[in-house]
Parts: sequence; structure tokens; C-alpha cells
Amino acid sequence: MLYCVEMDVAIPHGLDPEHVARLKADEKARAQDLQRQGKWLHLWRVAGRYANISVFDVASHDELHDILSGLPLFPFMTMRVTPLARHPSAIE
Ligand SMILES: O=C(O)C[C@H]1C=CC(=O)O1
Repeated sequence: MLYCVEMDVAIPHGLDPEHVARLKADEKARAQDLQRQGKWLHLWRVAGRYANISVFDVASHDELHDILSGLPLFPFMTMRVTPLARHPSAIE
């Protein structure tokens, strides 16, 4: 099942910079692991915003929720999830 997920990141200004750097490093490692597993198919920066648009390929709503809620930056992200269905005019 494919899902488009838009993630907006808002890290509070007062957080310890070392903690933030650790969170970002952990997030990057987790995102790259999920890409290698074929679950995080696309990861695009939204130009001009601390946000991304991603496409996930997972088995269920529950798997997607587990992945998203387990991301290290999850407490600082607002997510909008859109389930994707095949478009009848798509050629692949
Ligand atoms: O930077 C972001 O968009 C937030 C998050 C999503 C993947 C990742 O490495 O960081």
C-alpha cells in the first residue's frame, strides 16, 4: 500500500543543540535504513521549508503508523498522510 506523507518539522528553539544534532543523526540513519528496506520509496525536501514529501510502501495503516510514530523527530513533526490508489491513466 502506498502513502504520500508530508512532514513539517518544528524543533523548539530552547532544545540543547547537542540533543538536536543527535536526533537529526538518528532520524537520518532511520530514514536511510527504511529506504534500504524499500519501505520509504521517495524522500523530497519541500523547497524553502523545513518539510518533506515522502512516499511509503508498507503493508498496512498500522505499519505506517508504527514507522512514523517511531521516527526520532516524530515529537517535533506534523504529518499529513494521504493514501494513494492507482490512477487509471498511469502507464506504469
Ligand atoms: O529533514 C526532514 O525532512 C525530517 C526528517 C525526515 C527524514 C529525515 O532524515 O529527517
